[in-house]
Amino acid sequence: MTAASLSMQADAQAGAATQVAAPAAGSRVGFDEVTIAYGASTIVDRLTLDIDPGEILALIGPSGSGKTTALRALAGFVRPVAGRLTIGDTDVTRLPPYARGIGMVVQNYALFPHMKVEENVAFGLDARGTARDIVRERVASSLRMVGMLDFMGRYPRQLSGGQQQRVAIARALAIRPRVLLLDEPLSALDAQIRRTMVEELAKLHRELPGLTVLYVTHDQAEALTLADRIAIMRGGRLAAHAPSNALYRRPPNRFAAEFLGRANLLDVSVAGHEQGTPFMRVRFGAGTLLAAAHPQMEAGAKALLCVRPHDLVLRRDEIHCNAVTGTVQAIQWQGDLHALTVEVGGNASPVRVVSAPLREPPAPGTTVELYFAAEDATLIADEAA
Ligand SMILES: Nc1ncnc2c1ncn2[C@@H]1O[C@H](COP(=O)(O)OP(=O)(O)OP(=O)(O)O)[C@@H](O)[C@H]1O
Repeated sequence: MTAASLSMQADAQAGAATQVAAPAAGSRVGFDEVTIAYGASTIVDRLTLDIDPGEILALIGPSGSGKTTALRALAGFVRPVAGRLTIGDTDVTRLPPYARGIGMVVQNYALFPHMKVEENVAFGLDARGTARDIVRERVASSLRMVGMLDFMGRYPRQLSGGQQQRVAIARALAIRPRVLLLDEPLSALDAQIRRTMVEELAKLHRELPGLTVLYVTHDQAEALTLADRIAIMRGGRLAAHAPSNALYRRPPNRFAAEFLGRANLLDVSVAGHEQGTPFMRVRFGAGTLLAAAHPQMEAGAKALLCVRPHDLVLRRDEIHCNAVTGTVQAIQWQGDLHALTVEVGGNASPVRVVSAPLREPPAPGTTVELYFAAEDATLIADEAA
């Protein structure tokens, strides 16, 4: 982090405590047709997105898709060229960072190296001239919340990465923000500490249920574990957004299906509704399959049938129902699972299967049937068609 952005963040922390123009009650966040440009390049293009009070919304998307830029606009470090940002009932688009009631944690800790842990956490409150006993109480309660109370007297250099990030979270919380912005807060940590921190963040949010959180991450597991809803950005636009489970189970488009989790996509055409069921019959190769019905699809439509690798069940006998036949290309044992790639006639790419460890794994070249339940298959409009 540069000195300039460190000091801007410090301003936000300090000023949020100063509450120059405190946002009205409520922690709903609104992006309303927000457009952000650097010079001639549009980086965020008419982003419209609400985050409910107390909700954790994860913003994911490929590198350069505009996630951090959107978050920085909400923090007040980037001014949109068009559109409106709101927190509660307040239009914050033109408010300075320190007046927005926001706490922020970024990837690389950004603690003040010359200050002890307690001074770092007290920073925003001190800048406001908060009474000493209140500062002491807030510093202690924030550090307790992240399990760092015993480290008050240390300097950041005397802490591990995970500990520093816990202190950064405590510092963001000490000012009692309405909204917490987390920009890849765990990405500098190793995998095991990350997993622990994800659990700790989930627990923290249970203790602070009114806090609205915007969480920018590259890590899908983090997003799926923590977020109530996930928004996917692509090229500065919103490609999809929905409750996490729904977005994973029923991706609305190919990009969402392939970006969030792994997806097998089969080229199919819709035969029609299966009477008296919530399913549709589709044609694939010479046979037919069943998938969850898509409300906007009609008979004859070209579509992609999306089924997740772990929803495919490997069979060696012919089962004649909702299965595709293929030839095992490769199989890998990964300890707690077997991963297979299976060549399925008529499909452009091989199908991936993830299975609990198999007692008798099929050798490459074996013919297998891949069964799936109709409710685990989602139809997606084929944009190329
Ligand atoms: N200060 C700046 N001046 C000019 N262009 C910028 C500036 N900051 C970001 N960009 C450009 O804006 C685009 C979006 O950047 P942003 O950091 O928002 O993406 P991101 O989705 O957060 O990516 P990543 O996942 O890699 O962090 C990128 O092409 C980036 O180069």
